[in-house]
Amino acid sequence: MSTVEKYFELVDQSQQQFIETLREIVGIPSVSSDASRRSDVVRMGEWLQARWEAIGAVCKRVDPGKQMLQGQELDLPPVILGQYGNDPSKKTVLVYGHYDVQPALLEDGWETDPFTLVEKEDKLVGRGSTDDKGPVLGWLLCVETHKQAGIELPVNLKFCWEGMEESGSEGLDAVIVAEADKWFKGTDVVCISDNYWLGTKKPCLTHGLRGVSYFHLQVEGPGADLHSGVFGGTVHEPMVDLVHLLAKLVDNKGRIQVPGIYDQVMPVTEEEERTYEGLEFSHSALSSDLKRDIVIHSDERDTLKHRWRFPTLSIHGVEGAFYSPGDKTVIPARVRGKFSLRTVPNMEPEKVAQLVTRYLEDEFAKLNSKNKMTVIETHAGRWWYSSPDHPNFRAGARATEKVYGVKPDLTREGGSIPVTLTFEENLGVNVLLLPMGAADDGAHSINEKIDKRNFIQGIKLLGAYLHEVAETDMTATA
Ligand SMILES: C[C@H](N)C(=O)N[C@@H](Cc1c[nH]cn1)C(=O)O
Ligand SMILES: [Zn+2]
Ligand SMILES: [Zn+2]
Repeated sequence: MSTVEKYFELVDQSQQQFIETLREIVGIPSVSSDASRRSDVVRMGEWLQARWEAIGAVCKRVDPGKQMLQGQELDLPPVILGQYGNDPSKKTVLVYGHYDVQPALLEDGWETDPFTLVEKEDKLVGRGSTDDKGPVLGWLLCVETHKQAGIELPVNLKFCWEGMEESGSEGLDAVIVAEADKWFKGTDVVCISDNYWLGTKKPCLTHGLRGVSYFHLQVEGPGADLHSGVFGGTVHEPMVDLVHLLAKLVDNKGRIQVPGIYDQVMPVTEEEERTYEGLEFSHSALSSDLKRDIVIHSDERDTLKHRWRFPTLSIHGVEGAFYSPGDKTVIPARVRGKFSLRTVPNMEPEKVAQLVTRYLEDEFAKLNSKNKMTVIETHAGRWWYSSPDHPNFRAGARATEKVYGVKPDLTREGGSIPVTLTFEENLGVNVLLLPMGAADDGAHSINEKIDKRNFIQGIKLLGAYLHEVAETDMTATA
């Protein structure tokens, strides 16, 4: 039996124990966007540091500074840097993941408490199970299993766990820039497991991400909320102005209405056109995941292009507006609409912010409203695109074949992991995205889950990848 096969066997034998550990960390509600949960985010980072130190990793906790959140000044959660193994004859792989999660409330529609992992048939349901606690834990369990079984890890592993990814990775870029020639020195390749398969059956390797530019559009009117029976029709209502402006941003076919936005988008080449062939992706599977056929495009390629390589604009919510059950006849005094654009090659965040702000100011001026409007860009992360023709991707492909018995699809991702480009630029090495979860996992949604199969096979995949990297000449071109 080969070393990797022995590792696979041990992973299979440890399944229930691995699930229990995932249960423990899903139970830590590390929601980075909620000030009241900040101590839980920190606790989650400390949990990771303690567990890695227990197996001999050398860790360094970096506290990247402060932030203002919900009117409070808070310490940013720690970035946990670490190193396991320091053998100059081995390659060094840097892995990154995030230990914070999106908010989740039972009343959002969860069938069970979001922070209690529930085993439902073949699924592990709980906030963070797929994004990104499952994969982050996967790296730890991979190394723990090697250690327990006396299998030598074939590479040196460096890691970087952050607690602010779901809130724009505030503070992390500066840490990476500062540590590029220190803690991260000697890194040969980077691997990130924080995205999803295109479908539910076939694994993939990912070589592109969209960027994200997030905005708050604030409209302020009276000093306090008003009675609509007394003031309706006699004052400029902030919510009316806001709804009008939000409706001007995007049409119901998904076309962004901000002038100039599409001018920066790289045209589709013939070569790129061919990359959409033969992927595990169908509208019928997508509609079944969505529980309703609400897909805009009739061609599957168009859907993928609008997910991967065209910009999109989504409206997320309105702060300050009445949203509780019942019928409150109020005119809210100050409202904040929240929307974001997903950006693609060759869009520049500064230009996007400029175009969006100017357009909203022009549209607001047309309303002749006496309210005050402000556009605030709250965070911006850049897109990333890399050629998959690199030995790091070949190592990922061979590992996938070993675990799943199929060649992975090559995909891009509609979501954003802005730090990917920061690693690539500052460390000057190739970055591979190696997802663990499947398309129907419901990341950011209610009832987020990871299939037991993806979790367990995913832990094997991460280990198999490290073994493949060890045997791959990272300088060899195709
Ligand atoms: C793809 C990754 N797992 C993810 O969910 N990223 C977030 C990043 C983000 C940016 N602003 C807020 N969160 C995403 O794509 O929404
Ligand atoms: Zn994530
Ligand atoms: Zn996420």
